[in-house]
Amino acid sequence: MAQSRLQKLAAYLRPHWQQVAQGILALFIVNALGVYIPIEIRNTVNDLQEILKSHLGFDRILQAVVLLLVLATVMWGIRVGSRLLIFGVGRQVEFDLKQKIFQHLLKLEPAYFAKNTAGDLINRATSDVDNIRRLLGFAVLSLANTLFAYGLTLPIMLWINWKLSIAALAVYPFMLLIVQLFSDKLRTQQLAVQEELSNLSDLIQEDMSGISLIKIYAQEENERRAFSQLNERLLQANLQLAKTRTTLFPLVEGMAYISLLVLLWLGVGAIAQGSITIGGFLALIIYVERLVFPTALLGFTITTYQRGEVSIDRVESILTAEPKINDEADAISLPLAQVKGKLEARGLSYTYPGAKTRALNNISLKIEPGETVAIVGPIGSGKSTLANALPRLLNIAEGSLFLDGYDITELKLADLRSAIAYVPQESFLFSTTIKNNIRYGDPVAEQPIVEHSAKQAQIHQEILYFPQQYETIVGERGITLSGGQRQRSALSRGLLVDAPVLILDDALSSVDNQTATAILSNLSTGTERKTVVFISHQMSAAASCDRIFVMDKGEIVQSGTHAELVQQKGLYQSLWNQQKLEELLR
Ligand SMILES: Nc1ncnc2c1ncn2[C@@H]1O[C@H](COP(=O)(O)OP(=O)(O)OP(=O)(O)O)[C@@H](O)[C@H]1O
Repeated sequence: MAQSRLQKLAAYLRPHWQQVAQGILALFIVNALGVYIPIEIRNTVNDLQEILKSHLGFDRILQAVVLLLVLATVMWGIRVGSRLLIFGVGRQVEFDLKQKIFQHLLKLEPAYFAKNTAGDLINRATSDVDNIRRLLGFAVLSLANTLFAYGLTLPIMLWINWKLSIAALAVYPFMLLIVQLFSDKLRTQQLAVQEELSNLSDLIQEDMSGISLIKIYAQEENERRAFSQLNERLLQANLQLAKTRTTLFPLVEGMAYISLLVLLWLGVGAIAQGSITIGGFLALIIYVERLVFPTALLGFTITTYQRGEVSIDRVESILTAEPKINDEADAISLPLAQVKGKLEARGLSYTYPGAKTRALNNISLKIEPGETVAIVGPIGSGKSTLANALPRLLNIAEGSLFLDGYDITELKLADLRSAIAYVPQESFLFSTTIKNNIRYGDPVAEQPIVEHSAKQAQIHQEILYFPQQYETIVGERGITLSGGQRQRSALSRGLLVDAPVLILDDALSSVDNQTATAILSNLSTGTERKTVVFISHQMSAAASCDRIFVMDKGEIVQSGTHAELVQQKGLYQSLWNQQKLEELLR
């Protein structure tokens, strides 16, 4: 797993390898200069001793000071450049990952979004991607830095005085060991923080969507309490993490000072014995100091890696989620112009993942092109499930549903879905103009086409009363439409794409019976008739359809025209009588 995470990181970096290589080269130059500067200081200090003894001129010192200034400035400039390059790669990877996640989410079926909450997905696409960005920028920078710092500095230190160097650096492996000891704890604590953050995002998202419900049921206090509990858990998780980190970092720092003390203590004796010059000793102090940062950085990289590891897994779990509904390699193409609109189910069954009973049980039916059929039945009888199965929003078995004689699991998904306009129970509107909402399926549709479908859905007149008519923004950032207006806007959207098959899943429930019947009869007149599947509890509108299928407990229990069904003893008759009675009592 660890290796595969590293492979993942390498894969994220691959497209930007040139920038990574330039950054690493710059770091190499910085480190080479960092090794050369103390040598120059050593020589200068040793020269200074000679100069002081012989009272010679200070020109040599002046030259060295100017040289050191120039070198330090160049080193600073290149260091800034290397950071910009390497941190820039982190930003690029962040951009790539966000693109990939969004593209992949679009490929996944609705069932995936029922399993994974929006808050959690948003969190993965933002804070987890952010962790990976930090990990990459930081890890590349610090690994290269540590490698070059040790690779170039250590040989010189050993050359100056190997005994002193080893004694001074003896503490450094313990520094890494301590970081290692803390790393597991840091990892679980980081995971806990991320989970608490997801829970909190979920609650905010849900409460903001259901704000009216909270107010109607006067549940503000309960929601406030639930939020404060989750927030408290997040705080505790963050505090635990901070505690571990704040214990670790001073420990690392303290060990660096121990190393310096060891060097000072042993160094004085070495100078007295003459085994090292003052210049050499000074250079060693600078080198030991120089190695504190890369060593500590390596320690921090380990912890950043722990944090990033969790995030890599969380992001990868989205990217590796296999879309369950997609095109087969040899998917059949069915151009829109050729679609007649004949629908057929042959022994169609469907069980929701985790459910004990079938939502659809051995359904067989045939709907001819241009027919308007109604599907009625009690609550939970499987009507919406059937509606969702037709455009393959559910993962149904092959050989059970057919469009124009083609098994829909063998058709190209894009072709199947452009042949079927589906208006779902929940009429979702985007926060944009009413015009853009209506032409969502064909964003370049001209105004007359938009108006035509609005007229068919009987919403045109009302839109003319909106503040900016068709340009009025609706939804979260605009005006609020009534339930009936939302439904008819969603219906215009379904009608605009002019698909040969139209499925209305309780899509006119907020529209009165008369208007619903008028809309339906408008759809079933004209030369190019659509196949309409009208799922509804509105019995009088359903009665106007060519044929009616009656569903109960996932099965089709009756079918025929209204005139036939209303005569038969059975579910249809009782549903019809029940509604008539309700109308009388109203
Ligand atoms: N996502 C789901 N996961 C599990 N079970 C589900 C899911 N959606 C629906 N069901 C179950 O499948 C059965 C059929 O539901 P469906 O929504 O198709 O009924 P319906 O006839 O459209 O009901 P209504 O008239 O209330 O819209 C019900 O028992 C329902 O609880």
